[in-house]
Amino acid sequence: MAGGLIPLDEARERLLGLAAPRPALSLPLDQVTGLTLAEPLLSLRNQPAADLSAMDGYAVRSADMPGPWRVIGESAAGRPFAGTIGPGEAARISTGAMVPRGADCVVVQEDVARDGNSLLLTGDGPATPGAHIRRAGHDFANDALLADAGTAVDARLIALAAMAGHDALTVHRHPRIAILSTGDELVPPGEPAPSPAHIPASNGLMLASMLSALPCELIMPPLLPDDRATIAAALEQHSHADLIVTTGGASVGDHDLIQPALADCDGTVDFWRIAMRPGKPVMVGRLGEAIVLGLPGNPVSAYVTAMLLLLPLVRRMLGYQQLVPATSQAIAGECFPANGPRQDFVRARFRDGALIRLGNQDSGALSALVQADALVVRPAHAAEVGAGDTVDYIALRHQT
Ligand SMILES: Nc1nc2c(c(=O)[nH]1)N[C@H]1C(S)=C(S)[C@@H](COP(=O)(O)OP(=O)(O)OC[C@H]3O[C@@H](n4cnc5c(N)ncnc54)[C@H](O)[C@@H]3O)O[C@H]1N2
Ligand code: MOO
Repeated sequence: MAGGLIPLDEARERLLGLAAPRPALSLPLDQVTGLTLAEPLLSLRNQPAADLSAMDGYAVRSADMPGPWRVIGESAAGRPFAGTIGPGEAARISTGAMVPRGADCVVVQEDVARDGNSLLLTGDGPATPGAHIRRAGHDFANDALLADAGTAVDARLIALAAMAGHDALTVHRHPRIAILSTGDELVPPGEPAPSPAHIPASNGLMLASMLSALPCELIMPPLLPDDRATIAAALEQHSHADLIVTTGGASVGDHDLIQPALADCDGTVDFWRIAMRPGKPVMVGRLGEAIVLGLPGNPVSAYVTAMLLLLPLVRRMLGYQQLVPATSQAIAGECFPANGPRQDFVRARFRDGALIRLGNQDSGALSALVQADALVVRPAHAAEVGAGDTVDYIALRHQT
């Protein structure tokens, strides 16, 4: 520990240890994107259920090659031909239509000439049985394991589930997350500030935007004043959520009221203060069914701690495997000085492919945060890194 501060890795382990994937429930296919399967996905049918044509053309017997043929009917997608193809006979067939009894291959229409019901081979045509036919069950068989429990549901899996006969999936449900923004100085964005002591409340919208990439149910009550009883009542009101995220009031000032308010409603503090910069005053506690994650009010601190703690926690509640943002390596474009006892997340940008610090590292400076391409990760007590050496970083935007 650094002066009572917990290293970030340890803090994150403790935080993630409080959470588990949310309970399973069955949801319709149009509501499951981004959730994870709570049980294996098995098919309820063969796909395809019969031999189907892969091309538009004519269903024939390969033994009759190279024709000619007499066209005796049509098999369209969804409207099969009822008869049987005998020697010298063909049926018009479309892509996705059932191959009629008797036929064992399809000649594409570009390879034949049709005159009335007479059909002549003009191209190469298929010589082999099975040509241009998708066999029954060639994609998957009935009762086949299509995806393991824990798989994240994306558009491909939704399509597969639908094709396999499902209209719903059993998934870990959406986490319910309440975001409470506290501070007497806050006014809703866009509203006139009553005095220069007031500022627009940006953290709530920022956190909601960060969470929008994940399927969760957000509850965003109105801004809360620095009033202990009001904050306690709001905490209590949301104690049935999976997670209560607060911003502001996490530090040590007289008006930093998250911890006292949490105590007032019989919540507990698991740990407080992490050896990181920005983001030191993070608090983690419990209240009823909810985990309480107290983030700092400073906007950059709130952003960095949300990226490194809030998003991994929500991913865990969703049942994801990959929780923590990926770290990459890049060349330092300038010297990064030796670091102190707090792991440092330095706002940096790429210049000529190498990372340089942004001038303004203040944890309230949103303009520098927006200019940043990356957070350079400087471990606690790291030695100086010279220009040309390698640094670890977390990407904040895709390079365009
Ligand atoms: N004596 C000490 N003072 C401070 C310490 C400390 O250890 N000892 N820690 C500093 C650090 S580090 C941080 S980070 C801040 C965090 O403070 P709080 O979480 O208590 O946040 P507030 O004091 O309420 O606000 C800080 C700052 O952020 C602005 N803010 C608050 N909420 C929002 C919001 N929703 N949207 C935009 N901006 C917001 C607020 O106006 C303040 O300017 O404490 C240091 N102090
Ligand atoms: O956590 Mo604070 O972000 O160092 O200003």
